[in-house]
Order: sequence, then structure tokens, then C-alpha cells
Amino acid sequence: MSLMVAASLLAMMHATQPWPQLATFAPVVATVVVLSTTTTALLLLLQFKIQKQFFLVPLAGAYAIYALAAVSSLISLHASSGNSAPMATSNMSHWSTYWQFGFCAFIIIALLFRKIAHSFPQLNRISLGKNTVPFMLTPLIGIILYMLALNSGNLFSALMASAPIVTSPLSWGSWIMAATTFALVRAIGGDNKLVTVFLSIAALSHLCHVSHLLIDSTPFSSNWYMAQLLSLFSTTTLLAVLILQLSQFSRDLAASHSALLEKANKDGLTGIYNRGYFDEMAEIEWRRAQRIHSSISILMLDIDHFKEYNDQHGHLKGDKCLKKIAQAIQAEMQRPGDFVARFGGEEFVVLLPYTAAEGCHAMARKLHLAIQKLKIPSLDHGKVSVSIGHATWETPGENHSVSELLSQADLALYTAKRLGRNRIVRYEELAPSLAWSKSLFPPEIMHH
Ligand SMILES: Nc1nc2c(ncn2[C@@H]2O[C@H](COP(=O)(O)OP(=O)(O)OP(=O)(O)O)[C@@H](O)[C@H]2O)c(=O)[nH]1
Repeated sequence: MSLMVAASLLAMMHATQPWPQLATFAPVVATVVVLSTTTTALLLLLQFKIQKQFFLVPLAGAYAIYALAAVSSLISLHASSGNSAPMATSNMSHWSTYWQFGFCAFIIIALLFRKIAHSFPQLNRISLGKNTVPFMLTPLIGIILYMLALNSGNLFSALMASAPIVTSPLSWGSWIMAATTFALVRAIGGDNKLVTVFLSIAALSHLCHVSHLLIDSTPFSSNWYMAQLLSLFSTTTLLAVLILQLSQFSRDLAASHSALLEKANKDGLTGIYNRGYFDEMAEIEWRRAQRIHSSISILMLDIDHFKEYNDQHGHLKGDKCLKKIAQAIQAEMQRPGDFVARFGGEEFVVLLPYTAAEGCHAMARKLHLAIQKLKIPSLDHGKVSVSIGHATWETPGENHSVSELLSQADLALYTAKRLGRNRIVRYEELAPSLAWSKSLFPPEIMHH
């Protein structure tokens, strides 16, 4: 800001010094201003939609008015293409007087809204699309004022007469308005420091811009060039910060979305995947195995006598034991696609895509050994152990579902429990006597 004031003062000291006449300078500036103010107004409305802070709506109005003025400036430039610098005539034109007042007035309204926001919380609940009236009101007021400004040439001329700009009351009014806006931005500020800083820069460059016009607006003087540059500056600074904020916002959103997804898929206690995620992944892998005619295996593990463990050591120790076992199983998942989930209570399930029966059995042995190696002491049974049941489908058929494979692994696990726990049973071993097993185990036992 100090740099801007210093450059501005320097230009003022050499106010009338003529510079090279760049005929395209004013149209280029006006075009950039039209684009940047329109984008700023739209981004501010977008930000309101996200942040629900009503003051952003009049702030968008301020930039919408600026855009209207810049369009008007472009048109007048085109209409008087013979004139080298119609943007800065010796008197302030109607539109420039209008937009300088309008721009500042809307910023002041925005600041006041921000100040009293807590008294009108219902304003922040207005949503774009549903309640269109407040949003239509801003451009509507802008257009009405604009038409007034265009059609009241007599009123403005009377006020400004043909006096030099520096003696025109409207010009001074415009300067006072710009100075008040800057002072209010500094005084009221807000919680969003970045927006406040950049709004201050915009308000200060606007104040400098008006000051330059007041001192002298001879086309192509150093003062005139400075005034053009400042108008460019005052419209693009907030745009830059808005783009920065929106990109930051979308980055934050993506991060929190993936964190949320991660949380939704994980089991809170053990940190491994939960049953819901397992069901999703098992379905996907099952279909893939069907498509490419590949084998797929499922392994089910259940901690032995865990009820007794809980009763003897307490639930907290029980939780610790569950975590340790979950981590030990997780540590053995080395192939891409293999994964473990907590199936419920003290039961875990491991999905092994592209794995045939022998590979699955080797994995079961590895897991059994890994849990033995933990050497978690248990009062009645020496060390905590697990029972494992597993099943494999070499080529899953079209008319079958993953739940069939799951029930087979479950049946193998149940058999391991029945045979005395702390062992591995493969479903394929049971297969010939399956009918026998099913009739042997009544349905209520099957859901152990
Ligand atoms: N600490 C703790 N215990 C749990 C948790 N979830 C389930 N349990 C306990 O795990 C025990 C499971 O008991 P049962 O289904 O009878 O199985 P078990 O005692 O291991 O017997 P078998 O499986 O036949 O060896 C119950 O006491 C549950 O309260 C948990 O998140 N934390």
C-alpha cells in the first residue's frame, strides 16, 4: 500500500508531464476492467453461496456497478474513436460520477452488513436460487441508478457546470466517498483478514485514482496513465484473492472429502477397513474374478474364547488385544488387492483376489503364526489364539454370488471352532461331507 501511495505521489508531482500517446491503452484497460469486475461480482456471489455471509452480496453489487461503468466507458470510447482519451475528459462524465459513488456506496453497505451480521442471521440463510429477490435487487438498483445517471445530464451538468474538475462539488463528493470507504474498510475489517487486506488495497487504489482525476486528467499525462493503472489495480486485486481463496477452498474440500471417505470406510477401534467397505470391495473383486476367470479366496478369523478374555482382563484390555491382532493381520497384507476388514466383534475377514486354494492356505498359516508370535497372555489359555476358516473359488460362475463364498469360509471357521479352536480349516476339506455338516449343525449354531 505504501508503494502504491509513493508511486501515486510521484505521478502527481509530474502530473502534466506528457508521456507517449498509446491510443490503445484506455480501451485495453477498460476491457480488462470489464472482465475482472464481472468475474469478481460472480465469484463473490459464488462465495456467498458457499460461505453464507450476506455482506458478499452488496460487495458483488459494487463490482457489478463497476462492470456497468466500464462497459459504458468502452462504448463511449468506441463512439468517439476520433477522440484520443474520452475516458478522462476535463470534467467527470455522468457515468464516472455515478460509478464512483455507486462502487463506494455498495462497499459501505457491504461493510455495514458485515458489522451488523449477527443481528440479522436470517440474511445469511438466504440461498441463491430459492430467494432470488435480494439478488435481483442489487443489479436492479444498479440499473435504475445507472439509467438515472445517463438521463439526468442536466442535473449533473448543473452540479458540475463546465467548471474544471477540481472545483466541481460532485468530484469532491466522489473523493470524500472514496476516502470514507477506505477508512471504513480499515476500521470495520472482518474475520477474513485476506479479504480485508485486499479490499483495503482496492479502496486505497480507488481513492488514489479519484485523487489523480481531481488533480489533472489531461490525456496521456503521467497523471492520466497513473489514474488508469490504479483503476485497473483496484478491480483486479480482489479478484486475485478470490481466485486464491476458491482454489484453496476446493483443495480443502477435496482433502476433507477424502478424509471423510476414509473415516466412513474404516473401523473406529482397530483402524482397519469396516464391514461396509469389505462388502463393496468383495462385490467388485468377485465380478472382476468372474470376468477374467480368475480364482478368489476369503479367509475368516475369529479370536478364541474372547468373551472369557474380556471377562478376565476387562474390556479395555480386550480392545487392545483386538487392535494388536488387527494390526498383525494388516501387516501381512502385502499384495495389491489383498485386504483385511473387521467383520464384526472379534471376527476378521480377509479378501484375497487372484489367489487359489494353496496360496490361501499358505496365507492362513502365515496369519495364524503372526498372531501366535504376538504372545498375548490369556489367563486360562496361555496365549490368545485364533481359529481360521477359508474357502476358494477357482472360477466363480455367473450364477453365483460372493455371499456363497463367504458362507463357505464361515462354515470352515465354524468347523475349526467345533474341532477345538486354534486351527485352520479349509472349506474344500469339508466339501464332500457338507450335507452332513449342515444337518449336523442346527441353524442357530450356524450363526455362532
Ligand atoms: N473388548 C471388546 N470386546 C468385544 C468387541 N466386540 C465384541 N467383543 C466381545 O467379543 C466376545 C465374543 O464372544 P463369543 O462370540 O462368545 O466368542 P468367544 O468368546 O471368542 O468364543 P469362541 O469364538 O467360540 O472362541 C463378546 O464377549 C463380545 O463382547 C470389542 O470391540 N471390544
